[in-house]
Formats: sequence, C-alpha cells, structure tokens
Amino acid sequence: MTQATGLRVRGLNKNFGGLTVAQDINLDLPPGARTALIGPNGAGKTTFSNLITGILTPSAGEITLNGHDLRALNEAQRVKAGVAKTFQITTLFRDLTVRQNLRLAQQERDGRAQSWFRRADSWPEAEDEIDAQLAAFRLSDMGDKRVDDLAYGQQRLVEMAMTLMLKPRVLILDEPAAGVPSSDSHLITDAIERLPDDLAVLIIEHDMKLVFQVARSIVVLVNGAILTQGTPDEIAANQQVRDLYLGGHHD
Ligand SMILES: Nc1ncnc2c1ncn2[C@@H]1O[C@H](COP(=O)(O)OP(=O)(O)OP(=O)(O)O)[C@@H](O)[C@H]1O
Repeated sequence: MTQATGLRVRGLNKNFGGLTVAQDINLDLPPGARTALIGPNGAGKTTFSNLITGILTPSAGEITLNGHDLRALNEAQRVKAGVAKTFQITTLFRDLTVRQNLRLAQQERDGRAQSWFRRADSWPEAEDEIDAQLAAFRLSDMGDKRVDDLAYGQQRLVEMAMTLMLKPRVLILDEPAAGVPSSDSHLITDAIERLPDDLAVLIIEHDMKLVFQVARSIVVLVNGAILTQGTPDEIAANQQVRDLYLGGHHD
C-alpha cells in the first residue's frame, strides 16, 4: 500500500529561454498541510502552481503524490489523481444555480456526464453529497440561487465548494480572497479553516492578513527560488522577509 506522504516536490526547475523562473524548489505538502506561498510580483508563484497542476512542464525535477510520479500526467489526469486548483469565477456557470454548478463538478468527477442511463435510485445519494458540501461552505440557503445573484465573496465559496466535489487530496487556492470586499473576507478565511483535516492546502496569496490567519507554514519565493520557509512566527521575525516586504512590495 502506498503511504500517504502527500505532494513532494524535489529539485524543480523551469526555464523560459534564458530566464529561470523556478530554481531548485523542494517542497512537501503532507495531508493536513496549510501552507502559504508568498513572494513579490513575478517571484514565480503562478509558475510553480502551473508546474504542479500540469499546465507547464518542468525543465527538471520531481513531483510525486503519495509516491506516484505526476510528471507524465496532463492537467485532467492530475485532477483525477487528486491535485486540484480552484475553479475560477470565470468558469462558473453563472445562469445556473449553486446546486447545479456543484452537480456538474460531481458529474465531471464521476465521469457521469454521458451516463444518462444511470439508475435513478442512485441519485438521492448524489444529492445528499451536494447538500453536505453546501452545508460545509455555509451555502445551504443559497443552493437554489443563480450564481450571478450571489455576492462576489459567496461566488468564491462556490468555486471552492465545486473544487471540493472533485475530492482532491491537494488543493491549490490561488488568491482566494482577491476581489472580495474586506467586509466579506471572513467568509473566505472561515471556509479555509473548515476545509477537511486531511486535505493538503497550498494558498497563493498577497494578502498577508489572510496568510497569517490561515497558514501553519509559509514559503517565501523570490526570483523563482525559495528564500526561506517556516512557521508564521518564524517568517514574521525573519529580517530578510521584512526587508523584502517593507522594501517596496505593498498590496
Ligand atoms: N510563458 C512565459 N514565458 C516567459 N516568461 C514567463 C512566462 N510565464 C511567466 N513568465 C515569467 O516568469 C516570472 C514569474 O512569473 P509568475 O507569474 O509565476 O510570478 P508570480 O509570483 O505569480 O507573480 P504575481 O504575484 O504577479 O502573480 C516572471 O518574470 C514572468 O514574466
């Protein structure tokens, strides 16, 4: 049996021509991880996430999930293997209800889109699962509302709930609070805090308040390389990080 070691990245490199955008990155995301990836604009955070999800191919290095090599898998295969990045607001079906959006994600996961002949008596179970997911994201009252009629913060919760329907083992949250008014940002932090205990979560985020609220480990990326990583207390006390953030990067 494979041990649940989670996601392991070793010696990851990516060059675009002469530009190195990922440089010897080593990172572990074991089950239960709540790790934030921070760094100035252009540090390589999105590139790193794209290397993990399979949008980009590394120039060198290893990426494994519970010991299985992910490198040969394309994006869709990696989602099936358990590595998912949140659906983006732009991919939500805005005219459909929240429940219908979750159902689509569920059908995608089960390869059920074409299975119109599926036994009818198996559907209540599927709807129960959707109810549970709505409840987990405090969206039960909104299940029958059109996504377009929700506040932006709630739409971002729908993104997360849809992604969770895929039953990932590793979840990449790309700027989960971006665009959400500060009066609603607690919706996002609360939802992150309630994510399943055994899920490994990587949060790419500029909002330091959110990072220090939800992360148990912080990785600082600069020029494609890890400058340092540690607990929030260690990172807050790190002079290099303080210089980096006080020295010109403000969000
Ligand atoms: N397809 C590409 N071809 C060439 N260079 C690229 C490509 N994609 C990204 N880069 C470069 O890679 C570097 C890292 O970019 P990336 O978007 O990963 O940074 P980031 O940390 O996510 O930045 P931000 O916080 O602004 O989103 C930048 O210098 C960028 O210009």
